[in-house]
Amino acid sequence: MLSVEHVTKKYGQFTALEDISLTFTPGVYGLLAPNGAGKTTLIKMLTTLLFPTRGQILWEGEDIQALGAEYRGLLGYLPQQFGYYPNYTPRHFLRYAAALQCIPRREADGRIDQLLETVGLRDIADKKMKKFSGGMLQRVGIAVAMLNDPQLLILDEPTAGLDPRERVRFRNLIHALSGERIVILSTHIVSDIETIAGQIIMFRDHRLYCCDSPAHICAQFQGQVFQLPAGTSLAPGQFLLSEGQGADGPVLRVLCEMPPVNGTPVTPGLEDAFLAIYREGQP
Ligand SMILES: Nc1ncnc2c1ncn2[C@@H]1O[C@H](COP(=O)(O)OP(=O)(O)OP(=O)(O)O)[C@@H](O)[C@H]1O
Repeated sequence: MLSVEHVTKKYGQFTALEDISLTFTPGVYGLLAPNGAGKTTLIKMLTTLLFPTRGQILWEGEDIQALGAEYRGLLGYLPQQFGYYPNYTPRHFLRYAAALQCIPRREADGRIDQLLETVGLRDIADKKMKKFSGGMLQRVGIAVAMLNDPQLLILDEPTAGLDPRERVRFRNLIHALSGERIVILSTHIVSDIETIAGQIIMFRDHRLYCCDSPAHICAQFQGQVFQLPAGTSLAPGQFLLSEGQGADGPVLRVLCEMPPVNGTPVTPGLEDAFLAIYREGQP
């Protein structure tokens, strides 16, 4: 179990995160918040790249800084910018990463074969990475993060720059890898975690806003989301969530407490909830 206890992180006078407490048990957690909300800051603290200004982070009750290499040995981490050598092949690069982690060659080779299969790179395992797409590289990165069969897998904005097909493939992969481990992934793209994260963590105003299931987060807006014909003028108290295409033409999705005239109630999705939670003017 990983526990974040009353953690505050300041950069000089600026408070990036304030009094965050969270408990992680095996399962997939999505850190979902707009740019600059503090996702990377939390991830860097969870991976011991940054220290909390106040509070502590515990693995099985022990401070992760005190555990040091022992903690990092059970951690797999894919940073936002994954560094690789374009002239290496995935297999070569994984061997190199395994050597850095002091994994014996024979053990590493078996694990690498298995991982290349899991991430769908077996057929191109011996091709140089310089011509790989963003999705292929991301899969190499995930394989590197999985080399030590981590109990805790942390992925920082892993779907940035992927096309829709690669995103779906990525979601399936995370689902397959989750098993008995804790997986934490950050994103500001709702659809990337809507279907795979059991718990969604949101920050607002530098504090923890919620850590809850997608269904519960959406349920708080039940009865408050309506579809209106495009072009409808919004009344005070009605907040435009999004514009889109309905079955009979363009429509508006609107958040409001009182059902609007001409409004059709719709089931709120996570994107509606995200837009409602982060609407301008919210404290
Ligand atoms: N080294 C730093 N010095 C000063 N301020 C920083 C530093 N790193 C981050 N910040 C600020 O802290 C806040 C949180 O940044 P962070 O990178 O954690 O957000 P994020 O949610 O990961 O954003 P993004 O989605 O854009 O990566 C931002 O306002 C950012 O400008």
